[in-house]
Amino acid sequence: MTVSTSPIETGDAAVVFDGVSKRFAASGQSAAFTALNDVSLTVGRGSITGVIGRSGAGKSTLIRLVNGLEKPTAGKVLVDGVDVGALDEAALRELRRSVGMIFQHFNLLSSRTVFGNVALPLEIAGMDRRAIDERVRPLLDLVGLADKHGRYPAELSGGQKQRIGIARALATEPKLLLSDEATSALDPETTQSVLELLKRINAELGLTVLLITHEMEVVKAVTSDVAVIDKGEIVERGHTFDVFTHPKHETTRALLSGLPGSKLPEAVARDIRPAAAAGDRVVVRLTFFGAAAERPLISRLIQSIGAEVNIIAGTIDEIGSKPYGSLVVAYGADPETSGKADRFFAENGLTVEVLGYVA
Ligand SMILES: Nc1ncnc2c1ncn2[C@@H]1O[C@H](COP(=O)(O)OP(=O)(O)OP(=O)(O)O)[C@@H](O)[C@H]1O
Repeated sequence: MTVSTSPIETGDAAVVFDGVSKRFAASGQSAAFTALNDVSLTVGRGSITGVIGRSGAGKSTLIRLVNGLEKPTAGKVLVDGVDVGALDEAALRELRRSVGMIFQHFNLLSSRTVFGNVALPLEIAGMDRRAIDERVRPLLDLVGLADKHGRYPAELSGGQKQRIGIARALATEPKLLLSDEATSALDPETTQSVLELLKRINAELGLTVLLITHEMEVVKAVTSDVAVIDKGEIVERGHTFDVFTHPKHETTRALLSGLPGSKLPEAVARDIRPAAAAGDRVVVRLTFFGAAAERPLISRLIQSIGAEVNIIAGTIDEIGSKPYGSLVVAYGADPETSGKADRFFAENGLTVEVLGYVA
């Protein structure tokens, strides 16, 4: 590879964003715009790392820096220690063979068969027919489309098209796979099956996956690590389980509140208020995991506070394959009852968030 500097040792990191900013210059009617501002982030080797943010937050710009489709205006992006911004065109072409990418709208060639689409990057790389055949067939097996090898994209479902996209991205045996909203055009069921495939590929091939999405469901289902991006800045990052169970930034909380099971029933959401009046009940969300999830919490809470507890909403779920539960309950907001409840929560290691008060 033609590089202007020697690779830098980045240890367990497959990708490092080091103080990266990206400013688009003014052109025509549009003013200059800072899409990314001083982003520092590492993507662990072998991890599935998610970057989540709202539309316009800078996700696509961030991922395009990794395969050199954009160049940073400040800072560096290192892939396996190589400074992508310093590569010339020939070196970039080589880098892109070791970095696969999948897209929201699949980007398949309609004039080529399933086999032809997956074979394309190998043909471009100058591989001979027999070697291409030997590489492509097991990939079609891996993504469950061996029987469709002679079909054209128009004859396939969205989920099948994305499976071809994945097989094509894997054809050059990359170490890193970039996923740009790869499930955003798919229905929820198909999304889950494509995400399962990504998880299997990550586990079986040891491939690092960096995915960008605006859906917390996607982050929850597959990632081990997550970063939250807002207006071009990383506002929170960590292991997915920790970020989901102890969100710190308001953007993270807002994104999490869209998850099914996180919403309050409408009647409660309508009547809830931020301050308590005499005789009110306090509404709290309890989050529990590990040993706490196995205990009969509510009956013990009722015993401890010696008062009624209403269950308002509840969900048991998995984040990155770890079970956790979330329960919204209400009980007397008077100091004595609340004090006993707070002691009970502390003794049992429960995370508590006060949502408000109801009559
Ligand atoms: N080539 C460009 N020139 C000028 N501005 C750009 C360019 N590309 C992106 N931007 C701006 O940078 C901001 C971030 O865009 P980006 O596409 O990275 O966001 P995103 O989080 O991926 O959003 P979406 O999910 O809607 O694609 C947007 O305000 C966009 O208008």
